Amino acid sequence: MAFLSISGVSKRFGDYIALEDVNLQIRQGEVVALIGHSGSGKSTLLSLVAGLVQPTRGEILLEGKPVVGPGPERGVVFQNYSLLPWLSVYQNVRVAVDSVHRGLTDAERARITEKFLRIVGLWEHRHKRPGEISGGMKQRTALARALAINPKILLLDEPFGALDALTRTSLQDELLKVWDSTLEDSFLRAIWGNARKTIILVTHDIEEAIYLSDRIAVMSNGPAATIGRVVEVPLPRPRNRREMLQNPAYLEVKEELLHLLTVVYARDLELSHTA
Ligand SMILES: Nc1ncnc2c1ncn2[C@@H]1O[C@H](COP(=O)(O)OP(=O)(O)OP(=O)(O)O)[C@@H](O)[C@H]1O
Repeated sequence: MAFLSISGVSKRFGDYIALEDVNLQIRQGEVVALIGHSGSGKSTLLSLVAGLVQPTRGEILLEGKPVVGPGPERGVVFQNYSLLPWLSVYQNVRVAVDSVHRGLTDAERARITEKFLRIVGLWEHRHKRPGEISGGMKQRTALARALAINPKILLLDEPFGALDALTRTSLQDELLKVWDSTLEDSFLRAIWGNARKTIILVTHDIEEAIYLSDRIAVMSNGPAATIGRVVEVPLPRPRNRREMLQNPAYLEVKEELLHLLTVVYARDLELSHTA
């Protein structure tokens, strides 16, 4: 049985068919990237798995159970960050930690909150409110919150999109560490165990998709978009960015993805100008 099973899923908004017959089976511990042109339904698919919207047809099962709404076993980072504006950065993470880790002591919950705020580099800014921080910092707060609740599956919609290149690469590496449960923190290892997380991530960055993922699902263009092709990433883990860039397998996967995006699922941008 797949850990996450998306079967025959379609989504309509009024008369507009955003997604049509999407099928994808994901194993526990797998990292899957969704790529595709703007409007191809990537965020919609992630929202369906998050339980924020319901499919018009088809079924989504997580560990065999239908997804009918949001739940703490799914950590989400969406593009609007959904931070509570009246709470500090610290409190935004802490409130989520408190609501999920009820069996832990106050000190343990404080420790988890601090751990993840440090991972995303926001410990120094923990007293600020969302209105007082940049878009990239909001994104990092949302990521800290999603990681700190120890979800079984992480659903990340362009989680590094608003970040500068250096922060972006360092957070990609932190995400891989959390995914691999190679946290050097023995306290977290003791309470969370060693199970690898399952991650679905939307990105527009092909290098990021290859670096992070086991498989990359390429969406066709809408209306009635679907997963057009799933590309395997045959690179060993743990991955090293510099080595990856010189690995012929990386170049092959990159060529295939570029071909899919620019030829097979090309956008007819010129046509709209000449019509
Ligand atoms: N709530 C909604 N009501 C009506 N249409 C919607 C709604 N949400 C999404 N859509 C439409 O569904 C299609 C897919 O949108 P979606 O945001 O999932 O695409 P995307 O691939 O994530 O795009 P981008 O890369 O630009 O973020 C678009 O045509 C969009 O206008």
